[in-house]
Amino acid sequence: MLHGAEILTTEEMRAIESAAMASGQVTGLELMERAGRAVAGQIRLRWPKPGRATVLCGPGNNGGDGYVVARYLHQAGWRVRLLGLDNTPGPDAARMKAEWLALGPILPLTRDALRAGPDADVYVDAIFGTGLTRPPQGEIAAILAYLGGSGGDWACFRERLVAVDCPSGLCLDSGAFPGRPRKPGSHDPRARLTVAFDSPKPGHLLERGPECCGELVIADIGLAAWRVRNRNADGTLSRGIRYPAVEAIWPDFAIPDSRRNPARARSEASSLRKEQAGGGHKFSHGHALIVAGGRPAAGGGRLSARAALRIGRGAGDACAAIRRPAGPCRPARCADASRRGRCRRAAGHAGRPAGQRALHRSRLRGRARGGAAARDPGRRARHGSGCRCADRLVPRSRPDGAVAQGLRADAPCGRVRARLSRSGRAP
Ligand SMILES: NC(=O)C1=CN([C@@H]2O[C@H](COP(=O)(O)OP(=O)(O)OC[C@H]3O[C@@H](n4cnc5c(N)ncnc54)[C@H](OP(=O)(O)O)[C@@H]3O)[C@@H](O)[C@H]2O)[C@H](O)CC1
Ligand SMILES: [K+]
Repeated sequence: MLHGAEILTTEEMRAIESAAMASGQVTGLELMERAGRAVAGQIRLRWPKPGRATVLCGPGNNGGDGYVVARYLHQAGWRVRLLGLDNTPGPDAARMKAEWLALGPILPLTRDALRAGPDADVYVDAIFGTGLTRPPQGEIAAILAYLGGSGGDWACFRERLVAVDCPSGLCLDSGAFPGRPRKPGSHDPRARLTVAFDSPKPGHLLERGPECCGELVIADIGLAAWRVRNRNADGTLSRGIRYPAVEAIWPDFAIPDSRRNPARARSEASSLRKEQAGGGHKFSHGHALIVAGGRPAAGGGRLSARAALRIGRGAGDACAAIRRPAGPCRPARCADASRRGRCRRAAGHAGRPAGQRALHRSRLRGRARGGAAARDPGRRARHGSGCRCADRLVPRSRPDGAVAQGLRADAPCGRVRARLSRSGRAP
C-alpha cells in the first residue's frame, strides 16, 4: 500500500515536471506517453477483454494523455470512439492528437455526440487535469453533468468512468468542484478509477476528492529523481527539488509504492490506518485540540498542529492563544496546515469571553469527533491562567484518551506524533 506517499500541490508538480524537462533527460512528450500508457495499462488490467471505449479529450495536456490512452487501447484491439475539441493544443498534445488522427477520427466534444454513440464499456475522462483555471461552462459542463448522471441514471457511468489524473472539474489543490455546491448529490463526475501521476495531490484526498476519484492509482512516470533531492555517489546533492514532505497515511492506494520501504510504512501506519469509506469525511480522522501559548510561544503549537495533520487528524485542529489577550496564534500558517486549509484557529485570551467561546467550541468539536489533545506545547504556557485553563479543558475534551502534555516547542515532530498516536484513538 502507498502509506507514506508524499502529497504534492499542483504547483509543486509543475515545478518538478519543469525541472525534469529542463534537465534534458526527459521530454514532455515522453512524460505524456508514459502517463497515457499507464492509464491504458490500468484499464486493461481491469477490463482484460477488449471492448468499446469512449475517450473524451480536453484542450490541454490532460487531453494529450487521452489521445495516448486512445492509441494504446486501439492497438490492444479496443473499438475506440474519441470526442475532442477543434483546437490547437500545446506541442506535446498536438503531436499526440496527430498520431491519433492517423488511427481514427475526432468527434465533437458535445453531449449530443456522447449520447449518439453506442454504449461503451469504459469512458475515459481526459478533459481537465491540473490545469483547470475556472469552472467548466457550456458544452463541457453539460458533458460533465451528463457523466455525473444528469440524464437520470447516475449509476450508469460510475462503474465505467476512468479519470485521467482526476475527474474533470475537480480542483486538485482543494478537492472542491469550483462553481459547484460542496455537498454530494450534484451531478459531478464520479469515477470508478482515477490514475494520477507521480504523487497524490491534496484534491485527491480532501473534500469531494475521495468520493469522486473512486479507486486511486498513482502511476510512476519516472519523475522521482527530480522530486527528491538525493545525494550523488560523490556525496554532493543531486539537482532534485526538496519540498517539506506532507505524507498521506490514508486512504489506502491500490498499488505498492516501490519508493518507500513498505514494511516500515506498514508498521508506522498500522495503528493509524482507517479504511476509506464512501462518502467519508475529513472529520472521520478525528480531531486534535492544541492549546498553545501566545505569539512568542506558539512554535510548539505549530509543531503539534503539523504533527497532528501528518498523522491524519481532522480539519478542526484548533489552537488557542492563552497568554496574550488578543494575540492571534498562528498555527494555521504553518506550511502544512495552510496549504491544506485544514487548521482552524481559535484565538483569544482564555480568561476572556472570546477566548473562552473559542475553547468551548473546540472542546465540543473534540468531544463530538473524538480526538487527542496536546497541552501547553509552548513552555510559556505552562504557568498561570493558561495552564489552569488547559487542566480544566483538556481532560473534558478527551474523555476517552490520555493527554499529550508538556510538549516542547523544540520537540521533534516524530516525538509529538508518537505521543499523539499513543494518546489518541487510531485515526
Ligand atoms: N504530472 C505530470 O507529470 C504530467 C502530467 N500530464 C498531464 O497534464 C495535465 C496538465 O496539463 P495542462 O495542460 O496544464 O492542464 P489541463 O489539460 O488540465 O487543461 C489546461 C487547458 O484547459 C483550459 N481550461 C482550464 N480550465 C478551463 C475551463 N473551465 N473551461 C475551458 N477551458 C479550460 C486551459 O485554458 P486557459 O484559457 O485557462 O489557459 C488550458 O488550455 C495533467 O493533469 C496530466 O494529465 C502530462 O501528460 C505529463 C506528465
Ligand atoms: K480528467
